Amino acid sequence: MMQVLSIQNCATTKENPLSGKLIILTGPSGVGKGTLMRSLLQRHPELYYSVSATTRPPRPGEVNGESYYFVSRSKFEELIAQGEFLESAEFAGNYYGTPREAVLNQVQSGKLVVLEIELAGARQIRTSFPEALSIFILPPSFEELENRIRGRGQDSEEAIARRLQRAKEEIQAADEFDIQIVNDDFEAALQAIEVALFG
Ligand SMILES: Nc1ncnc2c1ncn2[C@@H]1O[C@H](COP(=O)(O)OP(=O)(O)OP(=O)(O)O)[C@@H](O)[C@H]1O
Ligand SMILES: Nc1nc2c(ncn2[C@@H]2O[C@H](COP(=O)(O)O)[C@@H](O)[C@H]2O)c(=O)[nH]1
Repeated sequence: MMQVLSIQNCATTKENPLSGKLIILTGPSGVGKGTLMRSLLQRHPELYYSVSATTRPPRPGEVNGESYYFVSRSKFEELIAQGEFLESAEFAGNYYGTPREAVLNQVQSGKLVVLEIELAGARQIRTSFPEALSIFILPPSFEELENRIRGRGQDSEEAIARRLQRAKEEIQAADEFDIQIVNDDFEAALQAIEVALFG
C-alpha cells in the first residue's frame, strides 16, 4: 500500500530552514534546466533529484532509473489511476510525472528535493505545496533557445516545433514563480540558483 504523507511533513524548521523542502525548477525546454541541475548536484550532493517517469523514448545515453523511468503509455495511465504521481502532465506528445512516494519520503526525511518539471506540473505542485520554492529559468532570447534545442541534436523537426510553441506559452508564465533567473552566462545562472537555495 502506498504511503501518503501529509503536507505538514513538508514544512521547514527554524533549526534547519532547508530541511524537508520542495524546490521547483522550471522553464522552457532547452533553456538549460537539466544542465544546471547536473552541475548543482555535483556541487551539492546532499540535494535529492527526483527522477520522473515518462512515456518519451530514451535518448542516446539516457539510463532508465537515472535520467527517467521510461514506461509505456498504458503503464503511465495505470500509475495515474493509482495516484502514484505528485503531479503529471502531457508535454510535446508524451506524459511526464513525479513519483509521489519517493519525493514525499525524501521531504519527510529532511532532504531538499528538486523537481525539474514543465509549467503545468509546476503549477500543480505550487497549488498542492504553496510553501515550495519555485524558480523559473529564462533564456537570454527566443533565438538562443531555439539554437540550444537544435544544438542539442536530440529532437525531430516536429518535436522542435512543438517545444518552441510550448516555450512561448511557458515564458509568458515566468512571473508566476518566486524567482526568475536568466541562463545566459552558465556560471552566473548556477550561482543565482545557489543563492536562492542556500543564501
Ligand atoms: N548558459 C548556457 N549557454 C549556452 N548553452 C547552454 C547554457 N546552458 C545550457 N546550454 C546548452 O543548452 C542545451 C539544452 O540544455 P538542457 O538539455 O539542459 O535544457 P533543458 O531545459 O533541460 O531542456 P528539456 O527541458 O528539454 O530537458 C544543451 O546543449 C546545453 O549544453
Ligand atoms: N510536469 C512534469 N514535467 C517534467 C517531468 N520530468 C521532466 N519534465 C519536463 O518535461 C519537459 C521535456 O523534457 P525532455 O526530457 O523530454 O526534454 C521538460 O520541460 C522537463 O523539465 C515531470 O515529472 N513532470
